[in-house]
Amino acid sequence: MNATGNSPEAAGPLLDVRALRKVYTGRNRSVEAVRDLTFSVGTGDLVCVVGPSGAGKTTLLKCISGLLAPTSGEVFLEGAAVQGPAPGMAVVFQEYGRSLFPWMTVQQNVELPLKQKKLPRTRRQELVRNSLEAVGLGDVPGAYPWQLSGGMQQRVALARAVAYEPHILLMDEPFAAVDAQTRADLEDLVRSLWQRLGVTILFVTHDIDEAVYLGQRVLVLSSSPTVVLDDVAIDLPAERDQLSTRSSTRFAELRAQVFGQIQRAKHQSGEPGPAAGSETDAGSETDAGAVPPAEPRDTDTGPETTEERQPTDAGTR
Ligand SMILES: Nc1ncnc2c1ncn2[C@@H]1O[C@H](COP(=O)(O)OP(=O)(O)OP(=O)(O)O)[C@@H](O)[C@H]1O
Repeated sequence: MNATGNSPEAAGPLLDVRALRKVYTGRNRSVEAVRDLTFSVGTGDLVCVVGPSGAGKTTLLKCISGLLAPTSGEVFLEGAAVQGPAPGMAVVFQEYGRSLFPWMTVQQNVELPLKQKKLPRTRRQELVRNSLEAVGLGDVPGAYPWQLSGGMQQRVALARAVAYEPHILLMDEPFAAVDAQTRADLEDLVRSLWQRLGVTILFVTHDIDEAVYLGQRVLVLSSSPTVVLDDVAIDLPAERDQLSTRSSTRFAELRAQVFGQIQRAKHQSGEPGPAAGSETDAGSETDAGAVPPAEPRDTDTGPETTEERQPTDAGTR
């Protein structure tokens, strides 16, 4: 059985996004957030997605994770169409403060999705222990989230995702709300978890340096309505560190390449002419590539819709 639980495992990419389009429709207007996205992610890959603010990165992740239905196009996980929150996916969001339950201890927070997965108690305890140790929090299982720093809380969110043993880990600007030093530590943690556990990761960020430092590939998105402008192979050595990797000539070249694409992206969207009533420029300012890392992002300025599917699976909460 595969990650979506409804068809035999197929050969091919782990994740396949085909001609994905998303138009938000409100009472008086519509916003074409994503025009046409096609790409795939192989098993064990670490792929970063970077694009200007408002490019539709969060929309893309919500469609991939099954929380939002695309207007057209499809997402396949292990060959099976995603039609709702899939058990093979876990998502780590930026807002760790809202994703952890304050009345539960660290251990209980990490264990909750495993209970919903109906794993036996001993297995749950083993997974919680191992994942907390993997993120360097083996000594605080009894603490409450509000007793921890922001960086530690995001580690708990990461531990919870890892303990769930997802086939793919989706990360939506997970470190945008922490300070620069903590962010650097968490980036290194992601790479070491990826190398040790072999989990497939799709990491969304608006920070070019972060994307180049972390990824094996960087997908560059245009402004909304969004298409893929470039798919850059990151040929940096597998062993990376914040000081020498970021000061290497190759890092600077790759960063410049992606930065150039992002600059183009500010002035270029999928096709001439937005959807009727869309606000294509509402979020077209980008801080992608800013050094030092970008400020915490604001939430979107688009009209509210209630299109999101209710998660049925704790792995995508
Ligand atoms: N629920 C919604 N209803 C209507 N429009 C929306 C909704 N959510 C997002 N949008 C619009 O869709 C476009 C893409 O938004 P999205 O949040 O996906 O971009 P983003 O790349 O993640 O932005 P940022 O980097 O600033 O977080 C924006 O124009 C936004 O205003």
